[in-house]
Amino acid sequence: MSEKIAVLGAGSWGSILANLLVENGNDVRLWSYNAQQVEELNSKHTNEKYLPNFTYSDKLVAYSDLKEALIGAETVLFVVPTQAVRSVAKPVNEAIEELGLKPYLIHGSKGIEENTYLRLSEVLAEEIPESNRKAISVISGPSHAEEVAKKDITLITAASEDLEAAQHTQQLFMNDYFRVYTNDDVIGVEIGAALKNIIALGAGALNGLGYGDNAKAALMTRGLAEISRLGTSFGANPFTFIGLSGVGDIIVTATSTNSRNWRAGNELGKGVPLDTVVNQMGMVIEGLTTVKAAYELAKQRHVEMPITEAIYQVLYENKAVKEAIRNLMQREGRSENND
Ligand SMILES: NC(=O)C1=CN([C@@H]2O[C@H](COP(=O)(O)OP(=O)(O)OC[C@H]3O[C@@H](n4cnc5c(N)ncnc54)[C@H](OP(=O)(O)O)[C@@H]3O)[C@@H](O)[C@H]2O)C=CC1
Ligand SMILES: O=C(CO)COP(=O)(O)O
Repeated sequence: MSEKIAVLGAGSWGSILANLLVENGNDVRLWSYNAQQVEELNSKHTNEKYLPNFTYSDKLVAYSDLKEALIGAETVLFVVPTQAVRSVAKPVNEAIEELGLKPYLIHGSKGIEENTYLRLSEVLAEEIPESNRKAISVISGPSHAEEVAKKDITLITAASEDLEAAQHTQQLFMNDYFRVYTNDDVIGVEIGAALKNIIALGAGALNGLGYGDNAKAALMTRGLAEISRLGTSFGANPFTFIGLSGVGDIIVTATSTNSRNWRAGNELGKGVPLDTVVNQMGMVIEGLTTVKAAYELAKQRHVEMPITEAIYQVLYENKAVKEAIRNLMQREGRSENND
């Protein structure tokens, strides 16, 4: 299978996925709004800030002009940070209309839009009408760019309400080290993908505070329980949360030093102020915004999410972390069967 693909967003994830798609035999145009980064990718085949010490295929061409990047695209893959998806989708819609295209849309971002609390497939559907596109699919799962760059074994999910679109995505990405499953539960996959970043922040913080493995396992397990409560309130399939986009992604993000969310939590746990952590990271820490949306959604939908609430209060309401942990531990005793 060989296609013309536009990849939008040249951070660590967008750039390595673009490289993988080139290696799979596709004709890939990678777009970034940063002209300097485009110049570096095209002249040196590197992307030092986002994926240090990696050399990209010389067949991968980067563009800073969005319309040029979209010429001939049969598939458009969005991999910009969550809060940028809508602002990128608007000009994409105009360009694909002008160019007379009707591409498949895929996104690989993990978050909930601030203020609207929409999932990203919903944001794309709002900005790009069905008349201008084929079905939308979502890729998600335990997959750090740094390990994909090393061709380490990686398994992800391609979710779409349209099986043919999910299978199309599966075929585009599959290779010897990258295996893709289809899934029809877009809601569950997107909610799992977005909310695991909150748990990764919490797991990093526990590490920074000096807590041990029991505490981290407890956070991941009970975190997954509340993610699935919120997800099923929207109609997600509960089994999705024990799949790649649920428990799989929680394991990788909440235990790995590759995770920006985990690293941010770890620094916060050691007492580094939030703005310093964000500035030093220089890359997107999705959990910091998703926790606001999840906190509001939990309130709106009357879903109990005590861990999300505690992390929100520590980050944005100056609650002392030790007090937040004490409150969680002193909650009334529950049955694990009533989740
Ligand atoms: N990294 C990973 O391993 C994985 C990441 N993801 C998800 O993929 C998404 C992207 O992450 P990742 O690539 O890691 O992020 P990075 O922070 O590495 O890169 C983000 C890229 O998007 C650019 N960008 C920022 N704002 C805008 C905007 N408004 N319009 C256009 N481009 C913009 C950034 O440019 P600049 O910095 O110059 O502003 C940068 O090039 C996230 O949702 C993340 O959760 C999913 C799976 C794995
Ligand atoms: O989603 C990811 C891995 O599956 C990447 O996580 P971070 O954004 O925390 O680095």
